[in-house]
Order: sequence, then structure tokens, then C-alpha cells
Amino acid sequence: MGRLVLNQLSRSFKDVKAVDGISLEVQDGDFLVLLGPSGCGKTTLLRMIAGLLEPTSGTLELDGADITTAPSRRRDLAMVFQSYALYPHLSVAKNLAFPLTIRGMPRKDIAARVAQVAEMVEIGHLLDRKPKELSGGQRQRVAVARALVREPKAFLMDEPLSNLDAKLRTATRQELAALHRRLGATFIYVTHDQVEAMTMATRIALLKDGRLEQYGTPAELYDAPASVFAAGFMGSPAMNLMDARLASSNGSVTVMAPQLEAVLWPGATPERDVVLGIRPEHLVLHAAGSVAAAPTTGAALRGTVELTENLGREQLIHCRVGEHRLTATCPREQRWEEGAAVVLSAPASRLHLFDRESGRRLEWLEETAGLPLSTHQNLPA
Ligand SMILES: Nc1ncnc2c1ncn2[C@@H]1O[C@H](COP(=O)(O)OP(=O)(O)OP(=O)(O)O)[C@@H](O)[C@H]1O
Repeated sequence: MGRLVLNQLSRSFKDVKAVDGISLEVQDGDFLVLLGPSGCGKTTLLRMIAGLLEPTSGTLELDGADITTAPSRRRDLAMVFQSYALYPHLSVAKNLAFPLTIRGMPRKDIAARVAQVAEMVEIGHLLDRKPKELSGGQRQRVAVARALVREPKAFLMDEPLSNLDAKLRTATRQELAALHRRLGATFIYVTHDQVEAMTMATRIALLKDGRLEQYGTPAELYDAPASVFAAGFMGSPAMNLMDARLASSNGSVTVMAPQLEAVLWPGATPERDVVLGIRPEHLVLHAAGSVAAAPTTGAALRGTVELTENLGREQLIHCRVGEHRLTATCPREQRWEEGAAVVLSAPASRLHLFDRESGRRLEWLEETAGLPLSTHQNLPA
């Protein structure tokens, strides 16, 4: 079991609120990624969970027991350090045996446990090797195995892939995700890399300035970002964001900005300032003049091609639209000359709207089309 409940957990350092009232539940078997930019409080939060740092306020529960002030060694949580934390002069088998030896476990029990764990993590064939004779991914597995021998309720990891090169990172990421599935254990993993979060997490806690910006599955964060910050943080190339105004026009709810017209649905709405978001993969390029300037539904943006970038599999087309620069992804077969006048279109269902003042997502349901848009409720105040 490894069900963890954080309740209004906070930690300050003098006047810096490193973690500010975070509440969330981690279910047994979840792969939780704590994600956010540098300084947002990820490591501070992980260290409080590990028992290496005391919270200023709030509580922490593990499988129903309050562990807020429990010392680290009593928490049944294993911190998995980066690969260099393995003892270089000891074989893999001795590295695994070490935590059990210092606990005074009888030798034959140690041997049995090491063999059992080595089989679970598929490193049985590596037991006689020294860490320097292993690949990065294998070292990572040994580090997890060494934590596993103690039968922890959850594994905690702080940027474990940060010192690996790009290729090894990808391979090790896949290994970790597979290992998590095989073990079915709870993983809590810190990273600022949204690709790691998207590919490995079952749940992502996106942090900003010590607060929880959004908590959900990778698909939820990508498909329905709760704020302008979440929209800009998830996805590469990033979501296009531009200031616009929600208004009613000719019996329809529309979004207006210079060089932009977007029709959402028939009806009327109170006017408000919004931020419009469109992911690059949802923009389709047309030669200006080849499509109607005003769409019946969806968005149309008039602009000029500024730069094209060949990514190998596809290309990025950067366009100037009024004062904004928008990016669209498109197949490489399409030829777009720099300076060409274009219309970028996107269906209404692919448009994200955020309240300009609060930065929060505006939600609507198809069946309430025509009613005023309301602010997304899932975001903590
Ligand atoms: N021991 C400390 N003393 C004072 N301030 C601290 C201490 N530890 C962290 N902080 C501050 O708390 C905030 C959160 O730091 P933390 O290390 O948790 O962020 P992070 O999201 O893990 O960043 P990074 O990705 O750069 O590691 C930062 O403003 C940091 O400067």
C-alpha cells in the first residue's frame, strides 16, 4: 500500500513561502509527477514527504496514519538517488544487500531477498558487475532495486535523469515507466521536464510559486489546461496565446482581436477580456484568398509566414498575426514561402479561453451554448 494524503502542506524559509498550502491525494500505485519551473517548490515538497524537512503547517498521511512529524526512517518511503549514489567499489549484489546488512538481517535471508528483487527488476544477470560496468538505464534499475529491498510503500525520486544525455534519458524514461507498471508501487517523481511528466505520470501536480496550479492526468492537463500558466507550460512547441475579447456579434458568441475572428456558437454573451489559446497542431494553414475570411464556426486568423523550421518529421510555420507570432505544425510536403499571406484556421472545439484577469480557464458545455461562460472550478483559489 502507498496512499498518501497531503493536507494544506506548507513550508516557509524566512519570508519565502516555498510550498504554500498544497492539498492532494496520491492513490496507491500512482506515478505522481511534481512538475513546475525552477524554484516552484517541487524539491521542498518531496523533502517534506520524505521526512527530510519539517512542514511549517499542514499534515501528511500515509495509508491513514499521520506521519507529519515521523522521522524519515519510520516512513517506509524510499528516496531513490541518482545513479552515482551506488557504491562504485561494490558489486550490484553487494549494493543491494547493503541496506539489509546494516539492519542486521541474517545472511541467508539477505541472499534470498536480493535474488527476489533482482528478478523483479530484471537485473539477475548483472549481480556480479560493478556500477561502472552498467548502462545508465541499468544503473537506474539497480538504484530502484536497492530501494526495493526495504519494501517501501512508495519510491521518491528527485530529477533522477537530469545528468543523462538526451538519448539515455529517453531510454531510461521508458525503463522507469515499465518498472512502475511491473511493480505497481507508488512513485513520486520531481522534474521540470514536461515531456518526462507527460510520458511517465499517471497524475501530474503542476506547481507555480509554491501553489498547486493543476492536478490531473497528463491528458487532462494537456487537453484542458486550468490556467494560462498550465496552457503555456504543457506542450512543445507551446500553445499559441493571444489577448482577445469575447463578445456577441450577428447573433453569435464570438472572439475578436486584430486579424482574428472566431465564431463559437449562436447566442449572446456579456463581453469580457480573454486570452485565446490554440495548440500549434490544431492550426491549419491556407493561402489567403482560398478560404472565406469569416468562418461560420471556428477561428480564422490572417497573417504572414515569417519563418519555416524543418523538424524532420514535420515542419513549424511561424506566422505574424497582428502583434503576435503564432506557430503552426504542418506536414513537410506543404510548401510555404516566407512572406506569404495566409489564413490560419482552427475548429471551435480546439479553442481554449481563459479569463484575462484571473488567468483561469473558461468552461462551457455544448448544451449550455449561448449561456455566459463560467470560470473553471477545479483551480484552487
Ligand atoms: N534551505 C532553504 N533556505 C532558503 N530558501 C530555500 C531553501 N530551500 C529552498 N528555498 C527556496 O524555496 C523555493 C522553492 O525551492 P525548491 O528547491 O523547492 O524549488 P524547485 O521547484 O525544486 O526548484 P529546482 O527545479 O530549481 O530544483 C525557492 O525560492 C528556493 O530559493
